Amino acid sequence: MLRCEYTLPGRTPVDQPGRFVLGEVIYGLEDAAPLIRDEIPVLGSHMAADPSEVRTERWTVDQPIRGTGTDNGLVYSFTDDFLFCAGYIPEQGLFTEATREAYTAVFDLVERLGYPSIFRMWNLIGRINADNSEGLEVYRDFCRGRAQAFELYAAQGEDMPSATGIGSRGQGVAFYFLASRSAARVNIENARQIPAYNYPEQYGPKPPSFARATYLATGDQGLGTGALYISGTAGILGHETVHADDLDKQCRVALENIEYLISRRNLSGHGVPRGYELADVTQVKVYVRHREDMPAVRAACEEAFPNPMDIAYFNVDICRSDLLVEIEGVIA
Ligand SMILES: C=C(O[C@@H]1C=C(C(=O)O)C=C[C@H]1O)C(=O)O
Repeated sequence: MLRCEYTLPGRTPVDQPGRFVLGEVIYGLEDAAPLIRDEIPVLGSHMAADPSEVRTERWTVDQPIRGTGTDNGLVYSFTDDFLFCAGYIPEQGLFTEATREAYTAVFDLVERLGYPSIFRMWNLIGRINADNSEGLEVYRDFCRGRAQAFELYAAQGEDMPSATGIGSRGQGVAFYFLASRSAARVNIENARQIPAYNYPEQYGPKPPSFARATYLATGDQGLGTGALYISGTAGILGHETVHADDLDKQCRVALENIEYLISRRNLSGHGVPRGYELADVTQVKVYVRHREDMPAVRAACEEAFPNPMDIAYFNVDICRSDLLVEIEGVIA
């Protein structure tokens, strides 16, 4: 079973009996190229505005690590069932080609190592709302390269990972993902929102390549037990941003989107015989565009998620310049 925790700065890894560290991502004060440290793949991205926001996202497993390596700029580690992998696309004037190449290296690696099911991916993007050297927004430039790689190497919609594409305070694109060898997996969409991979062209030359959530079976009871990975979710209905100038309302729509996404009604429509409430989400990350909005977002999230094991807040930009807040989570 795969688990994640957000550890506080300075907290040394607690040795949990029978658990092994698969990978770590430092949401920190600087970018740090992916590397293997003490046999653990580690990636650092400048996501924290000050030391109090620094968190380490640590993925642990209850199976021994079978191997660790570097390949084509990627660092990775794997068990019999799971692969963690991280990479970095350096800052450039145009991201399309570099992104396509990085994602091509990803598809190539998972194929070779035998973990073809990439079920959750994060992209931490510097200057996300700024223009590239041709006047195209960096996020849209990134999405174009990513979509080209998905068109070439992966099946469409139903095989896309749940994902996050969020601003960082650094440069370039730090990315990491989780893949599985063979676990049964279901991609979940949300009737309140059109699939992101079908967004119309007004949001960029190629739509974002991700599913709203992925459900991964754990154990041997088919889809009866599993973990749910919820993509970064914002105040979008259909394909449109709603309440562009109203933080409270946007935050509420984002929470309602997640609430519906994880509900029995939605999951059973996708063949998953489960239903969840916001109170079931155990790991939450919240991204807030304006620093002065953080107290209000904190209050709303603490009420919505009364007992998460971990909740972390970051003051960063979001993929559309009219989005003020975004929320993601894990139910495991
Ligand atoms: C908020 C949205 O998209 C964001 C961008 C993503 C990406 O490009 O991978 C994934 C989820 C969100 O972080 C959305 O389109 O609803």
